[in-house]
Amino acid sequence: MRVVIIGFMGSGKSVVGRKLAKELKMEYVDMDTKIEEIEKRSITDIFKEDGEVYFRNVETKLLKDLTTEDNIIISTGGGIVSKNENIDILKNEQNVILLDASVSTIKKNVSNEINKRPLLKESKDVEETIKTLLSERIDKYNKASNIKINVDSKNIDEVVSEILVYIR
Ligand SMILES: Nc1ncnc2c1ncn2[C@@H]1O[C@H](COP(=O)(O)OP(=O)(O)OP(=O)(O)O)[C@@H](O)[C@H]1O
Ligand SMILES: O=C(O)C1=C[C@@H](O)[C@@H](O)[C@H](O)C1
Ligand SMILES: [Mg+2]
Repeated sequence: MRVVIIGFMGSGKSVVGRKLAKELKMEYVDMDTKIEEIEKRSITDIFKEDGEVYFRNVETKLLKDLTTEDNIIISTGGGIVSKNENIDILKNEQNVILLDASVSTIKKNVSNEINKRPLLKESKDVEETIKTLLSERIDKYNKASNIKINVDSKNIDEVVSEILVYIR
Protein backbone atom coordinates (compact mmCIF):
# COMPACT_ATOMS: atom_id res chain seq x y z
CA MET A 1 0.00 0.00 0.00
CA ARG A 2 1.02 3.58 -0.67
CA VAL A 3 -0.69 6.69 0.71
CA VAL A 4 -0.09 10.21 -0.56
CA ILE A 5 -1.24 13.22 1.47
CA ILE A 6 -1.89 16.51 -0.29
CA GLY A 7 -3.31 19.89 0.72
CA PHE A 8 -2.48 23.55 1.23
CA MET A 9 0.40 24.78 3.40
CA GLY A 10 -0.48 24.31 7.05
CA SER A 11 -3.29 21.81 6.47
CA GLY A 12 -1.30 19.27 8.51
CA LYS A 13 0.22 17.00 5.84
CA SER A 14 3.53 16.61 7.70
CA VAL A 15 2.24 16.08 11.24
CA VAL A 16 -0.62 13.84 10.12
CA GLY A 17 1.56 11.82 7.71
CA ARG A 18 4.19 11.16 10.36
CA LYS A 19 1.62 9.99 12.88
CA LEU A 20 -0.22 7.83 10.34
CA ALA A 21 3.02 6.12 9.32
CA LYS A 22 3.82 5.39 12.97
CA GLU A 23 0.35 3.97 13.51
CA LEU A 24 0.59 1.73 10.42
CA LYS A 25 4.30 0.93 10.93
CA MET A 26 5.01 2.11 7.43
CA GLU A 27 7.91 4.08 6.00
CA TYR A 28 7.36 7.85 6.05
CA VAL A 29 8.73 10.43 3.65
CA ASP A 30 8.02 14.15 3.89
CA MET A 31 8.81 15.50 0.43
CA ASP A 32 9.86 18.95 1.65
CA THR A 33 12.29 17.40 4.15
CA LYS A 34 13.59 14.96 1.54
CA ILE A 35 14.18 17.78 -0.95
CA GLU A 36 16.13 19.70 1.69
CA GLU A 37 18.26 16.57 2.26
CA ILE A 38 18.85 16.00 -1.47
CA GLU A 39 19.71 19.65 -2.08
CA LYS A 40 21.58 20.08 1.24
CA ARG A 41 19.87 23.45 1.79
CA SER A 42 16.56 24.79 3.06
CA ILE A 43 13.52 25.27 0.83
CA THR A 44 13.79 28.99 1.49
CA ASP A 45 17.36 28.95 0.14
CA ILE A 46 16.36 26.84 -2.89
CA PHE A 47 13.65 29.38 -3.77
CA LYS A 48 16.04 32.30 -3.15
CA GLU A 49 19.03 30.88 -5.02
CA ASP A 50 17.43 28.93 -7.90
CA GLY A 51 13.78 29.99 -7.98
CA GLU A 52 10.47 28.21 -7.80
CA VAL A 53 10.72 26.50 -11.23
CA TYR A 54 13.92 24.74 -10.14
CA PHE A 55 12.25 23.63 -6.88
CA ARG A 56 9.22 22.32 -8.82
CA ASN A 57 11.44 20.22 -11.07
CA VAL A 58 13.21 18.61 -8.10
CA GLU A 59 9.77 18.02 -6.54
CA THR A 60 8.42 16.25 -9.67
CA LYS A 61 11.47 14.02 -9.95
CA LEU A 62 11.08 13.00 -6.30
CA LEU A 63 7.34 12.37 -6.71
CA LYS A 64 8.08 10.05 -9.64
CA ASP A 65 10.67 8.15 -7.59
CA LEU A 66 8.50 7.83 -4.48
CA THR A 67 5.42 6.61 -6.35
CA THR A 68 7.34 3.49 -7.35
CA GLU A 69 7.81 2.52 -3.69
CA ASP A 70 5.56 0.30 -1.63
CA ASN A 71 4.57 0.40 2.04
CA ILE A 72 5.10 4.12 2.29
CA ILE A 73 3.25 7.23 3.46
CA ILE A 74 4.20 10.33 1.49
CA SER A 75 3.46 13.87 2.67
CA THR A 76 3.77 16.23 -0.28
CA GLY A 77 4.54 19.94 -0.27
CA GLY A 78 1.55 22.27 -0.53
CA GLY A 79 2.28 23.19 -4.14
CA ILE A 80 2.43 19.66 -5.54
CA VAL A 81 -0.62 20.38 -7.74
CA SER A 82 1.06 23.39 -9.38
CA LYS A 83 2.20 21.16 -12.26
CA ASN A 84 -0.28 19.20 -14.37
CA GLU A 85 2.35 16.49 -14.70
CA ASN A 86 2.11 15.92 -10.93
CA ILE A 87 -1.70 15.86 -11.02
CA ASP A 88 -1.51 13.12 -13.67
CA ILE A 89 0.84 11.08 -11.48
CA LEU A 90 -1.47 11.51 -8.46
CA LYS A 91 -4.56 10.54 -10.44
CA ASN A 92 -2.94 7.16 -11.06
CA GLU A 93 -2.51 6.57 -7.32
CA GLN A 94 -5.00 4.56 -5.22
CA ASN A 95 -4.90 6.57 -1.98
CA VAL A 96 -4.48 10.31 -2.39
CA ILE A 97 -5.82 12.06 0.67
CA LEU A 98 -6.69 15.74 0.54
CA LEU A 99 -6.54 17.57 3.86
CA ASP A 100 -9.10 20.26 3.26
CA ALA A 101 -8.66 23.34 5.49
CA SER A 102 -10.34 26.74 5.61
CA VAL A 103 -8.39 29.98 5.25
CA SER A 104 -8.64 30.64 9.00
CA THR A 105 -7.30 27.17 9.90
CA ILE A 106 -4.44 27.60 7.44
CA LYS A 107 -3.64 31.06 8.79
CA LYS A 108 -3.57 29.76 12.36
CA ASN A 109 -1.39 26.74 11.45
CA VAL A 110 1.22 28.63 9.41
CA SER A 111 1.56 31.54 11.81
CA ASN A 112 4.32 29.96 13.93
CA GLU A 113 6.53 28.94 11.03
CA ILE A 114 5.84 31.53 8.38
CA ASN A 115 9.57 31.85 7.59
CA LYS A 116 9.70 28.25 6.40
CA ARG A 117 7.12 29.02 3.70
CA PRO A 118 8.72 31.25 1.07
CA LEU A 119 5.45 31.87 -0.78
CA LEU A 120 3.92 33.42 2.34
CA LYS A 121 6.80 35.01 4.20
CA GLU A 122 7.29 37.94 1.81
CA SER A 123 3.58 38.68 1.73
CA LYS A 124 2.27 41.94 3.21
CA ASP A 125 -1.17 40.40 3.66
CA VAL A 126 -0.83 36.71 4.47
CA GLU A 127 -4.58 36.08 4.59
CA GLU A 128 -5.08 37.58 1.14
CA THR A 129 -2.18 35.54 -0.29
CA ILE A 130 -3.60 32.35 1.22
CA LYS A 131 -7.03 33.15 -0.27
CA THR A 132 -5.59 33.83 -3.73
CA LEU A 133 -3.33 30.76 -3.82
CA LEU A 134 -6.07 28.52 -2.40
CA SER A 135 -8.61 29.67 -4.99
CA GLU A 136 -6.06 28.98 -7.75
CA ARG A 137 -5.39 25.50 -6.39
CA ILE A 138 -8.64 24.16 -4.95
CA ASP A 139 -9.90 22.54 -8.17
CA LYS A 140 -6.51 20.97 -8.70
CA TYR A 141 -6.42 19.49 -5.19
CA ASN A 142 -9.88 18.02 -5.79
CA LYS A 143 -8.88 16.63 -9.16
CA ALA A 144 -5.70 15.00 -7.84
CA SER A 145 -7.25 13.35 -4.76
CA ASN A 146 -9.77 10.57 -4.22
CA ILE A 147 -10.33 10.96 -0.46
CA LYS A 148 -11.13 14.36 1.06
CA ILE A 149 -10.99 15.07 4.77
CA ASN A 150 -12.00 18.38 6.28
CA VAL A 151 -9.57 19.19 9.08
CA ASP A 152 -11.18 22.33 10.54
CA SER A 153 -11.73 21.96 14.31
CA LYS A 154 -10.24 18.46 14.36
CA ASN A 155 -7.14 17.59 16.30
CA ILE A 156 -4.31 15.62 14.71
CA ASP A 157 -5.45 12.28 16.19
CA GLU A 158 -8.97 12.82 14.84
CA VAL A 159 -7.64 13.46 11.36
CA VAL A 160 -5.43 10.35 11.53
CA SER A 161 -8.37 8.22 12.74
CA GLU A 162 -10.54 9.45 9.90
CA ILE A 163 -7.88 8.54 7.34
CA LEU A 164 -7.60 5.06 8.87
CA VAL A 165 -11.32 4.50 8.29
CA TYR A 166 -10.85 5.12 4.57
CA ILE A 167 -7.67 3.17 3.93
CA ARG A 168 -8.14 0.12 6.20
N1 LIG B 1 -5.45 19.21 13.07
C1 LIG B 1 -4.53 20.00 13.66
N2 LIG B 1 -4.74 20.45 14.92
C2 LIG B 1 -3.84 21.26 15.53
N3 LIG B 1 -2.68 21.67 14.97
C3 LIG B 1 -2.42 21.26 13.72
C4 LIG B 1 -3.32 20.40 13.00
N4 LIG B 1 -2.79 20.14 11.79
C5 LIG B 1 -1.61 20.82 11.74
N5 LIG B 1 -1.38 21.48 12.90
C6 LIG B 1 -0.22 22.32 13.22
O1 LIG B 1 -0.07 23.26 12.16
C7 LIG B 1 1.28 23.44 11.81
C8 LIG B 1 1.49 23.11 10.34
O2 LIG B 1 1.31 21.71 10.13
P1 LIG B 1 2.17 20.92 9.04
O3 LIG B 1 3.60 21.38 9.07
O4 LIG B 1 1.92 19.47 9.22
O5 LIG B 1 1.50 21.46 7.68
P2 LIG B 1 1.82 21.06 6.19
O6 LIG B 1 0.52 20.77 5.56
O7 LIG B 1 2.85 19.98 6.18
O8 LIG B 1 2.41 22.42 5.58
P3 LIG B 1 3.47 22.62 4.35
O9 LIG B 1 2.72 22.41 3.07
O10 LIG B 1 3.90 24.03 4.46
O11 LIG B 1 4.57 21.64 4.54
C9 LIG B 1 2.09 22.55 12.76
O12 LIG B 1 2.53 23.35 13.84
C10 LIG B 1 1.08 21.52 13.22
O13 LIG B 1 1.39 21.03 14.50
O1 LIG C 1 2.40 25.65 -1.26
C1 LIG C 1 3.54 25.69 -1.77
O2 LIG C 1 3.72 26.09 -2.94
C2 LIG C 1 4.69 25.21 -0.99
C3 LIG C 1 4.48 24.51 0.17
C4 LIG C 1 5.55 23.94 1.00
O3 LIG C 1 5.16 22.67 1.48
C5 LIG C 1 6.87 23.85 0.24
O4 LIG C 1 6.85 22.76 -0.66
C6 LIG C 1 7.16 25.12 -0.48
O5 LIG C 1 7.29 26.13 0.48
C7 LIG C 1 6.05 25.48 -1.49
MG1 LIG D 1 4.77 19.86 5.38
